[in-house]
Amino acid sequence: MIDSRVVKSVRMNMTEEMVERFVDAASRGDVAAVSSLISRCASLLDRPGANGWNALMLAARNGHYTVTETLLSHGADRLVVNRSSQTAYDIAKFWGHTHIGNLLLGTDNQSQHILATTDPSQEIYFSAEPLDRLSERRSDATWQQDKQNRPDSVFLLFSELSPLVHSLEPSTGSGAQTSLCRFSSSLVKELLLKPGSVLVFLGVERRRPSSSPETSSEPSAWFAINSTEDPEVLLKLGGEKDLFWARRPNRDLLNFSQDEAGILAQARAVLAWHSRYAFCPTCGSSSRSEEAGYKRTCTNASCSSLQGVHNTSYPRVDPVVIMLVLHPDGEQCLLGRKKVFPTGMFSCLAGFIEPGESVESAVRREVEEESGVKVGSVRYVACQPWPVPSSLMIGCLAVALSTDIKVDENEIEEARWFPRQKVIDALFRGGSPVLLLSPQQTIAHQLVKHWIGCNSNL
Ligand SMILES: NC(=O)C1=CN([C@@H]2O[C@H](COP(=O)(O)OP(=O)(O)OC[C@H]3O[C@@H](n4cnc5c(N)ncnc54)[C@H](OP(=O)(O)O)[C@@H]3O)[C@@H](O)[C@H]2O)C=CC1
Ligand SMILES: [Mg+2]
Ligand SMILES: [Mg+2]
Ligand SMILES: [Mg+2]
Ligand SMILES: [Zn+2]
Repeated sequence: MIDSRVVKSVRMNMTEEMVERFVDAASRGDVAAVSSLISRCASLLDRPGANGWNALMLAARNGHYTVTETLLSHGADRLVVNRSSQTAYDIAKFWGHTHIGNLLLGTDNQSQHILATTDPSQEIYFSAEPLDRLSERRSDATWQQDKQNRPDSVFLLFSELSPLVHSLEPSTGSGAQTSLCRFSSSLVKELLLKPGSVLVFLGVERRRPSSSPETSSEPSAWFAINSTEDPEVLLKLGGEKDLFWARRPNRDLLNFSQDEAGILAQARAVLAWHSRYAFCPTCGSSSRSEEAGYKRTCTNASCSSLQGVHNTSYPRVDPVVIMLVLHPDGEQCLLGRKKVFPTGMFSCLAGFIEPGESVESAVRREVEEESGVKVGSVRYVACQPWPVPSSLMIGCLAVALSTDIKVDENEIEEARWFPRQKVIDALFRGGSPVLLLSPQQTIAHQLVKHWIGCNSNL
């Protein structure tokens, strides 16, 4: 009688041998052998050989275009990584096979954006600047008044810092689900006279390069108004039925086009500052809005804030560091979750910069406070204005010097090292119960994506 374990082991050796023949054929560029082996055993496609490299990686390494094409046409998985956490794309790029790299990116799928991103600042939500702020016009009262009266000026309406918006049809194609309601000066004229209304000048539309001199009149000015009037009454100003107040800051503010998100970030942060600084922080007297909403001046003539430089008079921005910490092996990253996060969600660690602290020191301090991990080098990647209430998120990659994790339970529920493959899966194949990343509008998401897009060291 033949021992069943022997049969199993013979079968295993045969399969392993076939895998080795298959990856070897891909490595040599032998399209005929690759095709014939796939037709005999389709499960060979993504199987790694003994050194952890699969056929796609080897074809990419050696610049075999037709083999790469054949493997992809059979559905080879381009997002698998080898033991050094490299995808076939990373390998093609490293060895200078650009044509194969482009083939691996494809033309119509998300992997193009995920794998190839090198400049995250291009797509940071809340950072578009479609308006020219024209700060030199803020103290020109005549110019401001003229713009406020013009029929083409645009007014955005906020009630307790929530913007009035309307839903967009999915067919607009921009990916945006909501849009800011735009009012003309005649509709808001009376509202502007109410004592609780705060007006901020946002800027003028930047001229589109295509606009010809004949058609381009003066660019339209944009303003934002925060009102304390009954929100139901204000809704009627819009006239349309499907208007609503975008009240949940962390959710409703993420559904705009890039341009509107940029305008919103400016408007909401300045209006939030007015609502919190009605009184002078130096002497407690009331303060009044000046410079088209960009300054608050104390009404007490003897207040020391009226002399010298005072940052209490200008809109506040709080710098926050946000960092993706990389394991010393370069193949894992540190992500943490707060108790309030949905199940499975992990994100980058973040923290407010303290006075007298550099970005690098704040990164090292916050990471150690929140996770117990010590950090060495820190590199700035991109930043994001975050208008809730008005932070500037300074995004960095940082390299860990130690790996043991001990979380500060007041701030973080759990922190973990995640391997590159898990992160690629979460980005590209959608969230799983194991790892769900924060939405793509957050810089946390963009930092993770940037790390995945960086070439690994071979
Ligand atoms: N866009 C993105 O991808 C992300 C954005 N963020 C934003 O970054 C900000 C900071 O992140 P977080 O991890 O909470 O920061 P921290 O780790 O610094 O912890 C926040 C705590 O620090 C205290 N604190 C210190 N300075 C300030 C300040 N200037 N303003 C408010 N609180 C301060 C507060 O404590 P106490 O409440 O006890 O007073 C607060 O609860 C948050 O506003 C968050 O919304 C965070 C992660 C991702
Ligand atoms: Mg902290
Ligand atoms: Mg924190
Ligand atoms: Mg802190
Ligand atoms: Zn004062």
